[in-house]
Amino acid sequence: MSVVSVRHAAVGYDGREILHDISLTVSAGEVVAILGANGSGKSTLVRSILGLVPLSHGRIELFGTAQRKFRDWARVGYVPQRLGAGSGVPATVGEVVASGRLARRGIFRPAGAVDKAAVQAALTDVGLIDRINDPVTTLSGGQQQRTLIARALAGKPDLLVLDEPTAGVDAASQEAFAGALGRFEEGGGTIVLVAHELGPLRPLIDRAVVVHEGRVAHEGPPPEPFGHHADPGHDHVHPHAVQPAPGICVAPADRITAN
Ligand SMILES: Nc1ncnc2c1ncn2[C@@H]1O[C@H](COP(=O)(O)OP(=O)(O)OP(=O)(O)O)[C@@H](O)[C@H]1O
Repeated sequence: MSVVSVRHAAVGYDGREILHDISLTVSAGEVVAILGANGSGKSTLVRSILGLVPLSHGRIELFGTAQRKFRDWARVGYVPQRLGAGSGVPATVGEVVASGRLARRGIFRPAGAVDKAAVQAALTDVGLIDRINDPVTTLSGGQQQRTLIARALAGKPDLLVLDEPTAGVDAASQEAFAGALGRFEEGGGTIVLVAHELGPLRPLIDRAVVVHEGRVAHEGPPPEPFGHHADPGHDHVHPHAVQPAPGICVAPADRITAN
């Protein structure tokens, strides 16, 4: 059964179409990376999968159910690019992660032993259990990202959707991130991941989907590092490293910035 099915989807903002005729299927247990240049429509695609932006054409199914009828959102975990700016009293790391349990337990039932255990397991998984009582604002950017993945994992989702989760994140946090995602995958989880650089996440990726100017320009194995990108000291992969299929132009803007 497909976990995500996007069929001939079009999405626009203010009447301007951004995604054109996108079709994409993600099967249970797959890890799919969505790659592409800035502004190509990657985030819009994941937001549409999450139901955060409406389609102007086409349809999306989640776990075999039409998205408009889908109610089981606890099965979907979302990791945004950044923790939003805090307001007033900063939440602790434990509180942020506990918020990932709300869809499971409902807001009117106090957290129970199962919820607390899930929070502790998720924080242990990302290597932050010793920071559970610290204000989240005292963590580094990479540790805050790990807190966000712990929040998503605490909800025990079947599908994780991540929007550039490791952009600008330190190497140790990227490794911790990759470890947690690998264990999630081993447990049967499905992952859709927007990325600009794959870095340590690369070995996890089953399939890369390159979005270019709002269309799927290429689909296949994740791009191999090549040229000086393959040097031992160069540990990340750019989306422009994808070998374009004949006649398909992949992320020309990225090629310009390549060095
Ligand atoms: N809320 C919005 N309202 C209007 N236009 C938007 C909105 N969000 C995105 N866009 C536009 O849609 C296009 C695609 O943006 P999107 O964020 O999906 O690209 P992206 O590939 O994720 O880029 P990046 O790698 O920079 O995050 C861009 O031209 C952007 O300006």
